[in-house]
Amino acid sequence: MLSLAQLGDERHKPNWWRRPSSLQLLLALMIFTASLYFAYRNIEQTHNLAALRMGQQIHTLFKTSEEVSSLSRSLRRYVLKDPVDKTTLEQVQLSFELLVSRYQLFREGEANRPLLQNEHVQQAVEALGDALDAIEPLLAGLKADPYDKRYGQIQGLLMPLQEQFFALGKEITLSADVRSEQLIKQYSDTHSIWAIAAPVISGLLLLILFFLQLRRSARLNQSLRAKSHKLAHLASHDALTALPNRALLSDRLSQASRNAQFANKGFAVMFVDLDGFKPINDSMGHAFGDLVLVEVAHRLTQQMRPDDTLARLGGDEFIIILPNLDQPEDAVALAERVIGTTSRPFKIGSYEIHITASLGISLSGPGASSPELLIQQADLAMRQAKKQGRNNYQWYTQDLEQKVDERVNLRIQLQRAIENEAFTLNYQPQFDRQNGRVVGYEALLRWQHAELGFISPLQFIPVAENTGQIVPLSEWVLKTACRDARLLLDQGYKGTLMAVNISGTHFQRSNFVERLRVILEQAQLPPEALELEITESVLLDNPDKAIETMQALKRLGVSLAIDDFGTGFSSLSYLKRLPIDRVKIDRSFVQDIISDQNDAAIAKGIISMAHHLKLKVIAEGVENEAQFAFLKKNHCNEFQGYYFAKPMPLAQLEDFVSQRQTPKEPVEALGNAQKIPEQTLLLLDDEENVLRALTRLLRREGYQILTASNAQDAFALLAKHDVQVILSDQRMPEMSGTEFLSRVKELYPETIRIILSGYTDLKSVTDAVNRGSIYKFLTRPWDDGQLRAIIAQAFQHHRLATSAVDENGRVDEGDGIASIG
Ligand SMILES: Nc1nc2c(ncn2[C@@H]2O[C@@H]3COP(=O)(O)O[C@H]4[C@@H](O)[C@H](n5cnc6c(=O)[nH]c(N)nc65)O[C@@H]4COP(=O)(O)O[C@H]3[C@H]2O)c(=O)[nH]1
Repeated sequence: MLSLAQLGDERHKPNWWRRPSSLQLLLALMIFTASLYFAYRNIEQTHNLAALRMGQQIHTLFKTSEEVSSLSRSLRRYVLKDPVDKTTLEQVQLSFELLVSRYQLFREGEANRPLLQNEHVQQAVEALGDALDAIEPLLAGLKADPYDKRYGQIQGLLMPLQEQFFALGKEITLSADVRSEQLIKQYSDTHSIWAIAAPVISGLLLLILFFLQLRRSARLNQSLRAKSHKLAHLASHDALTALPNRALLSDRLSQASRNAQFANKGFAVMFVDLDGFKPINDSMGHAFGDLVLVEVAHRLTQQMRPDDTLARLGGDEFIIILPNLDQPEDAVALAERVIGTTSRPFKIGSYEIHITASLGISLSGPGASSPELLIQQADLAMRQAKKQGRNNYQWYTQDLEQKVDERVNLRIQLQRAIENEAFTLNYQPQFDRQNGRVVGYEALLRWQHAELGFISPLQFIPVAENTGQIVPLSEWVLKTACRDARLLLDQGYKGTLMAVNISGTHFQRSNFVERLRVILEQAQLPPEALELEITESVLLDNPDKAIETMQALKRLGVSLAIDDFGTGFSSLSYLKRLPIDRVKIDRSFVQDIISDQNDAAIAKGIISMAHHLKLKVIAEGVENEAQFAFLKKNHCNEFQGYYFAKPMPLAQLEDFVSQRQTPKEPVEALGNAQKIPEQTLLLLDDEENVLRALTRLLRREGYQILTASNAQDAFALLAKHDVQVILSDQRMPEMSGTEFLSRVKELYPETIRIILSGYTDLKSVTDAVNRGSIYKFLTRPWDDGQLRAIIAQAFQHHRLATSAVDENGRVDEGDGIASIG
């Protein structure tokens, strides 16, 4: 792909040799015309020179003939003693000398050399030489007497010479004429060819040049247009997904706002943020993350209506504008489609990944709505959607705005409180399963604001984490908790751990371990007395670095616990690499542990996995005996919760620990001290008189009989007691008997479950039987004897089944036969 910079370079690169300008074209034309002109002049001058040379030669020949004739005339005048034209012998001698000079010119002169190439001329010149040699002595003795025979001899020599040279002159003149005619003809032919060819060729050349020029400018224009189009696209679109970017989005928003005002219709802005994208990007690499984003963009585009705009803000954030909205429900429909399409698995290469989306929606008001404000509001709503558990959408409300204001205010108050050290610490004891002793205390921050009253850490810790205020705050907690732990040690409470919550931001500080070492030293607290509770979130950004820090902490000697276990991404592969000592089951799983089979399964899974990794498990938020009993039954090692003790100030903790060092209630009494009869029967019916009647009927059978008038109580009894047989009414207000027994089957699969119903809902009965949830189905009114027998049979069945589990390692689920009493 072409970058903006590259495009700029391309545009400004001087590429003149490939793209001639008009000036170059003109220059080429001038050079071409000039060369044509010079060629023409050259031919003409050569022709002139040749003509000149030819003229000179003809002149020499005629001149020689003339000089021979002149000698002959002066000889005649001398011998005839011409009275008009008196001629002396000296004058004759002079004419003779002239002729001699001419002869020498023939012989030695450069100009005559071409003439001598003519054979006839050569012969004539030789004859001249011979004649001159013969004449010279004759001339010396010549008398002015026409009868001097020397006169006759000289004239006899001269006459043929004169004719010979004259004839030669004529011959050369003739041949020169022919030659010059030929030359003129040749020249004029060439000239006329050139006269036509030159303009034609130059015209053609010009045309070609012009055509090339045109083609190049057309190409240049085309490529410039394409590049400027590309530039405009790049400036307004996201390079990765090709969706409109922030700049174009702002344009479209303004347009939507104008249209809305004009058409008197509303429009919505939707802020889409992917859930769980960051870990994918971090663990699989950015190139992989980019592929996911491209696929998300593609899927979202498919959900858009023709007028909608989908833009990418950056990262995993997208904005959707829904113009001309008839009703807010239209936005809801799209939001649901976006959530639906995003939650489908993404197949990228050989990987299948799962992500979801959280959406915030804001609606334009009746008047003009500022586009930026709408985005901010949608963003706020999106954050709310994240808080609500992700994978959902939220509308922007005034309420949310108020919450934001409150957060800003909280941040200011928090800063003042940090500066004034306006916090205190409460400590919540933790108990051991075996002996009920206090094994540790969790330090919990308390902020009693002078005007705002008590502010929960659940409110201010997230704000402090966002603003970075958590670091000084967390250091204060560490210092105070270490100081108080030292005090407790000094008072003789040994073998207990001070557990301090450490936020991810603080933990990830590069000097965290060093600072902790200093704090421990200052407090003179042995590192073994301190435990740091960290959450799985510290592993998210850089797991290797986090593990390195944990190892450094272990080398320092402090203990490590994973807090809120099960709520994060709980990567088992990491868990086994972590140098930790304890796993804390989150309160959210404990809350419904006795009745929610999923929570129960998670808690049991955590305990079993931790034990395999030789880690201790502590359950937090234990609020009642049933939860405690359930967890205890499932081998949880330690407990913390209101059921045992609430968080308390240090002074109160000292009293509490001193009393609890010899534990009695609740741990001991609930645990080992309780004698559980072998056969326990649980009766569940919302009618008290039925419960009483059944109790009366069965009390002599030797069973421990537990009764509950609602499902919740029944679950609590099941958690606390070892129940083998359950007899439940079918028709109850909050939950049907078959539903209740189905849940019991998941929680306590080894129990034998019987329904006693006043009516027959065949479908629910057959379903329950088929799922293996019930052992027998009895109808009312019952037959006393038969009921007793069936209960006895159920206990016997349980015994057989549990012994089968012991031997074969699995549970016998009952025969599934429904018997109507
Ligand atoms: N409903 C119920 N609640 C119980 C029960 N037993 C204990 N709790 C509460 O559960 C929270 C346990 O702490 P957490 O899970 O670490 O959760 C803590 C922890 O994440 C954070 N936090 C508290 N103090 C600090 C601190 O010093 N530093 C950091 N970073 N976080 C802290 O604030 C959260 C809430 O603290 P708290 O309000 O003190 O709430 C405490 C405690 O008072 C119970 O049986 N039922």
